[in-house]
Amino acid sequence: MFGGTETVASAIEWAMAELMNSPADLKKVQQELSDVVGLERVVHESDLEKLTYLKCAIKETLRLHPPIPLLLHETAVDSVLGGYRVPGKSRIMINAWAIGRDPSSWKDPDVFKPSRFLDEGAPDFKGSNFEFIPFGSGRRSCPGMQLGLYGLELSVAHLLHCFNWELPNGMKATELDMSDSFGLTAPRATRLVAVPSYRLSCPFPPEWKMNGIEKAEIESKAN
Ligand code: HEM
Repeated sequence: MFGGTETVASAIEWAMAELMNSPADLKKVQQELSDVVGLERVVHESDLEKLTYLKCAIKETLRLHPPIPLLLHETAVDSVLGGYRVPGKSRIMINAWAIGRDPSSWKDPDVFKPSRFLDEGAPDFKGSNFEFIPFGSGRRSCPGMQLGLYGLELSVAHLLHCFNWELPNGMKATELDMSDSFGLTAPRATRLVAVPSYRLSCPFPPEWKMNGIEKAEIESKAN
């Protein structure tokens, strides 16, 4: 469960933080949500395939912040890698974080730029583009990729479709701390705190009551 929940939670928080740190991209994602879904209903699963820019923003988040930054593997047979002999049964670590920011593969590697994934031939994370491996590659790659992506895309879509977000106490986007903390997973070093305001013209779905908070309570907090 750790692999399936912590990875998605970390990626949701990073996606929100990167978008709040890049207001022009945030605006594009929200405009796309307004155009594709409208403001009279919530996002449905079937909308996701039409949310191209949202998907680009998610990919860009996973490039900069792969939730599992180091992939731990073992070589099956003796191999030669970059001129070095690596004996079979060696433990190896693949640095997916550094690979996603390698300047020989990525232009402006440290810049959050979702539009790079609109380019024809842009790498995808299915495992055959070795410059972009947030889900690993090969036989031991992530079996939960589709479920993880679904949870990630739908959560971020709902958060940005239902609400506008502001940083607290007049904080500017440029003041956001964007450092990662490294471990088995790579969540943000400091928690993202943001203030929502309701954005839809339909009422908040009553079935979405969270932790006993009633619809009216959510709406009054949003106003
Ligand atoms: C955004 C979400 C996720 C990301 C980025 C992610 C990423 C990864 C990565 C990088 C690996 C290691 C691959 C390798 O060593 O080459 C992995 C393995 C794994 N993931 Fe995920 N994962 C995500 C969500 C999930 C979910 C939702 C589940 C299950 C419900 C899941 C189940 C697993 C399992 C069981 C493995 C071990 C596979 C093996 O060792 O053969 N993951 N994941």
